[in-house]
Amino acid sequence: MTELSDAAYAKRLIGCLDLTELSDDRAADKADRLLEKARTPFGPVAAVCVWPDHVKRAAIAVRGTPIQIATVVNFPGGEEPWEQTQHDIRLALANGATEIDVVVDYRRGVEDPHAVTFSVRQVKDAAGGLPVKAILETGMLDDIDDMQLLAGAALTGGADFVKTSTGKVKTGATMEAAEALLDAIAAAGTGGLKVSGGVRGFAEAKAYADLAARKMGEAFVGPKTFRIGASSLLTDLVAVAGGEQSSATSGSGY
Ligand SMILES: O=C[C@H](O)COP(=O)(O)O
Repeated sequence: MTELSDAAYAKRLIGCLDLTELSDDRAADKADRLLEKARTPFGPVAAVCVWPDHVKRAAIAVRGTPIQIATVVNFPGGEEPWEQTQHDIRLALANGATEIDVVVDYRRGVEDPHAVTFSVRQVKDAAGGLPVKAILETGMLDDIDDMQLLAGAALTGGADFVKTSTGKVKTGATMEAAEALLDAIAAAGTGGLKVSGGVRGFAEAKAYADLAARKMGEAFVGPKTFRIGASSLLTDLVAVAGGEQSSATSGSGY
C-alpha cells in the first residue's frame, strides 16, 4: 500500500474499522453517540460493535447503510456457560445483529484446543451463517506458539476472523500477536484478522495494515478480511483523511 497518500490510506482504514463502544457501564447514551459517528465524510465504517443490549438501537441507526452490526458474547471473560452464550446470540440475531464477536475460553484453550474448535463451531451454528470473530485475548497468552495454536483451533471451528483482544486486559493488540494470527490464517488458508485493543492512532493502524498487506497481499486489507476494532481511533482517521496531521500518540504495543 506504499503508493497511497496518508489521506487515502486513512480513508481505506475507515472502511475497515469496527467502531466500538463496550464501556463497562453499558450506557445507552454512549452507544448513541458512537452510532452518530459511524457515517463519516469519508465513507462509512465497516461495522459498529456494541453490547447486546444496544444491538436494536444500532440496527435502527445504521439502517439503509452497508454498516454491519457486531455484538459481543461470552465477553469479556470467555467462561460463560454455553446456554448463556446461546441465549445472547439468539437475542442478538432477533434484534438485528449481523456479526458475532465471541471470546474463546483462552485460559483452557492452550491445554485443550479441541474445546476451542468445538465452541467456535457451536457459535457458528447458532449464528446461522453470520460472520463470527473469535477473540483470543492474545495479551493473556504466554507466547506466539500459543497464539497460533488458539487461532488455528478457532479457524478449524469455522471462525471467519481471529481477533486479538477484548480491550479489557492490560495488553491489547501488538504487532507480534497480529503476525502470529496472520501466520495461522495463512496456514489454515482461510479467515480474516481483526486487530483490537488499544489502537488509537493512524500510524499504529497503518502499521497493522502494512503488516497484513506484506504477509497476505494488498487485497487482504479490506473489510471482508481485515478489521481494526477500536473505540478511540476514528477521530484520528477522519483527521488524516481530511488532510490534517495525526494528533494521536501510540496506544498499544506496536
Ligand atoms: O473489540 C474492541 C475493543 O474492545 C476495543 O478496545 P479499545 O477500547 O482499546 O479500542
